[in-house]
Amino acid sequence: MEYALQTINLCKTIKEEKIIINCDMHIRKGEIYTLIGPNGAGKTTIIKLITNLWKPTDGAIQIFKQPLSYNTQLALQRMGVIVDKPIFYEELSGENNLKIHCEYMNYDNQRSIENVLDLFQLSGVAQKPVKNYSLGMRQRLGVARAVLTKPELLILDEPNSNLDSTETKYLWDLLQMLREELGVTIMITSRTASGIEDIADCVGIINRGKVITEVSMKEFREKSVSYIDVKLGKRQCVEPLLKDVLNHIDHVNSGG
Ligand SMILES: Nc1ncnc2c1ncn2[C@@H]1O[C@H](COP(=O)(O)OP(=O)(O)OP(=O)(O)O)[C@@H](O)[C@H]1O
Repeated sequence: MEYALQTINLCKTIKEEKIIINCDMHIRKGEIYTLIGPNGAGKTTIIKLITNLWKPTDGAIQIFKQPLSYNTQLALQRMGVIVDKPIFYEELSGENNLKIHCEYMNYDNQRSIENVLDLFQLSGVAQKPVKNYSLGMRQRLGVARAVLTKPELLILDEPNSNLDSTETKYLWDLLQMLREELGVTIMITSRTASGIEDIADCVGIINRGKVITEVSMKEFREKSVSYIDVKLGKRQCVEPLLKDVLNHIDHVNSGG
């Protein structure tokens, strides 16, 4: 199996608190993978580890079969990322923010800037300072910046937050187009299952720093999920906390 991204036994401890615990994640080349988990589950932390903002306490990350540590710069150049909420130079225009990103990534392509502004329906406000943008516009600019350099692996932390249902549908269509036409592999995070059914090929479920299971979207819809709670030492059904996340699952999976 060819993975665009794989984490092996990934762990992160901060001040003796285990934030990420033995996380094994497998994202196939060309798929759209959604990591679903409630508040504080560890989604953003995993993205920070994958994008080298934080170092793992233990375990490994492979990007297109190469350890992230082997040639980190090259691996990062192959990625487009939103970590947490996108941060911009507020006084600068949307277009200038994209230009600065191009310079930082050593990617000289004015045409690409115009394309993404157009694609994300920001051409009309491209010269306005970002401080005047609505939350939805900021979110779209964040995704536009992430796809600007034509990454092979797109990692988007809750990309539909602050978008209404029409904007979300538009974004999902764009992501699907990127996957289908350019073969981009996409990982997105979400706090809930609702809204991702239309886009995900595969779902990873994370809770309390542990990836409980990875299933295809089809399985996610059809099967229930249970997991072994290491602390309790027994099989648990999905927690009440995850109920809304897993609202497609209605009975306990006896296997595994
Ligand atoms: N810098 C930090 N120092 C200590 N603990 C942290 C730090 N950053 C995050 N955490 C803790 O790590 C855990 C996971 O946080 P993380 O932000 O990764 O969760 P999340 O799934 O992205 O949540 P959300 O959906 O709210 O963004 C939380 O318990 C959080 O309090």
